[in-house]
Amino acid sequence: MSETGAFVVAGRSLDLSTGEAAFSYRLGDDEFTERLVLDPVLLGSGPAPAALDAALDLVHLVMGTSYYKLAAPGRVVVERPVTAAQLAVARAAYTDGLGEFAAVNRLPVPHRVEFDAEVREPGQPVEPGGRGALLPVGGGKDSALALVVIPDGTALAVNPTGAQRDVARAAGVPLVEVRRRLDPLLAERTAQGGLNGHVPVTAINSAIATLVAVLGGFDPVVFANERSADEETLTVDGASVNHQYSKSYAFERLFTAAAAEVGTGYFSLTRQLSELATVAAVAALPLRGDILSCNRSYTQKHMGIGGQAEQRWCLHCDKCLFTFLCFAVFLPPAEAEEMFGGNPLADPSLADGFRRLWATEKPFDCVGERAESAAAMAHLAASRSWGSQPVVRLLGAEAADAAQVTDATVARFLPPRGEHGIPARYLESLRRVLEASRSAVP
Ligand SMILES: CC(=O)N[C@H]1[C@@H](OP(=O)(O)OP(=O)(O)OC[C@H]2O[C@@H](n3ccc(=O)[nH]c3=O)[C@H](O)[C@@H]2O)O[C@H](CO)[C@@H](O)[C@@H]1O[C@H](C)C(=O)N[C@@H](C)C(=O)N[C@@H](CCC(=O)O)C(=O)O
Ligand SMILES: Nc1ncnc2c1ncn2[C@@H]1O[C@H](COP(=O)(O)OP(=O)(O)OP(=O)(O)O)[C@@H](O)[C@H]1O
Repeated sequence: MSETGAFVVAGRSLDLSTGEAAFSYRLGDDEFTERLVLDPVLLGSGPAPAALDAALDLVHLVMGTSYYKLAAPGRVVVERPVTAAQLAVARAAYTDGLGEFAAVNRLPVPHRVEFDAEVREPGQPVEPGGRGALLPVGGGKDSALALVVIPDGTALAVNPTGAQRDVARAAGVPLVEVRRRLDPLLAERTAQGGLNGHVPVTAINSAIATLVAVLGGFDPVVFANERSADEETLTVDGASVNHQYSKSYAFERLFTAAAAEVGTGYFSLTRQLSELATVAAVAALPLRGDILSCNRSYTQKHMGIGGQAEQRWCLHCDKCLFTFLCFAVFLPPAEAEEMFGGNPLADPSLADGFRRLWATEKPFDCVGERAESAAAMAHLAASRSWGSQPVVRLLGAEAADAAQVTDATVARFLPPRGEHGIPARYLESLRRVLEASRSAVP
């Protein structure tokens, strides 16, 4: 394997006495090492070495996207042998997972990457752990719903903030924490002109979750990635670019195969739900006051060292506007305003931001399907409680006219539909929670 001009996935280590894992990469003359600091509660058990190796390999492969993107050389050399399932995950993470990055940097889309890697057979099947479900939480509405549906699970926060701790505490679910330490050289090289852009962070969180599952004996790993994560953000020369690719069902299927080799199940509990269906359920829960979906409040700049900054809805970013719009469908203005600490539908200067939610080029953020955003706005325009709000008056008619909206109610977005990998018993628990919240549906 020639390393010239390639990104190299090099060495890695895990110290089970300190809980520190290190993952190294080479790009040109630079060497980068990203570190994980694992919760002490995960240390002390003796996981099957083959499963631990496979989980570390998965983390190592997908975490490399952050460093690869500095130059995006189109070739990746992997020093350790990998299984075909791991290689498929890595290919997806570096190609479609870096689709937004490629589009933003005006690189050819789709981004093509050649892998030099020795493919090995998977190890012997590994017995799943017996400590129940591991529920990665982002602090927002989707994973909050998962905590309610699976209350005997254990939550996982990667780079925990107050929002994730609050939501786990409010749900009464124990929380395991993992810290990621990006190599400081990454920021230095970015500042010096290295390429920058979005990385498939759900792929990274998924790999970290399988490592935690192996160490802690958890099974399955349950994400909360919604159906709208399958909708492309925009199309470039006929190719789809999806900000949320690593939350998509296509990626989930690839990752499920790799997680099985590690001895853990992996699926998304909310795969069949629209954002409106999730919000319909969460709006009816006391937990709604503890969630925070605003991505701006999760940046390292915002949180600072120690991650102690106060987090709140910024009420200006795409995700805040989208989330407020969905909750407005199920809450009267006073309750929505109390939950969010403000009302962006009262501010006409935000009309363009709302309109972008159903535009051909959606924002690069975690927002729902175009059709559900347009339907939600049209629904508000027809409602007595929200119809007179300035933004609703400006946009109601055009939302109803938007090509995708044939029915101005939100009802058609509420039933679960589409492919999924949810085992029957979890599907049944989800159905019960959704039914219990039905009274909140307008
Ligand atoms: C919090 C956030 O949304 N950050 C995005 C933002 O980055 P920003 O520079 O404003 O702040 P930081 O996140 O603190 O990043 C600082 C620099 O570090 C680089 N970096 C960060 C994390 C990482 O894993 N690798 C990295 O190389 C980053 O590029 C900065 O230079 O803009 C970035 C560029 O578009 C985004 O990539 C940042 O997104 C984070 C990786 C992130 O965690 N975002 C999630 C909140 C997010 O987007 N979730 C999606 C899931 C989509 C997916 O799975 O791909 C969602 O909500 O749907
Ligand atoms: N920092 C994190 N640590 C662990 N898991 C995470 C983290 N961020 C996101 N996740 C997982 O990835 C999924 C997708 O992230 P996303 O931000 O869309 O969801 P969320 O925070 O649950 O809801 P919202 O869309 O309202 O922000 C989450 O549902 C959760 O399972």
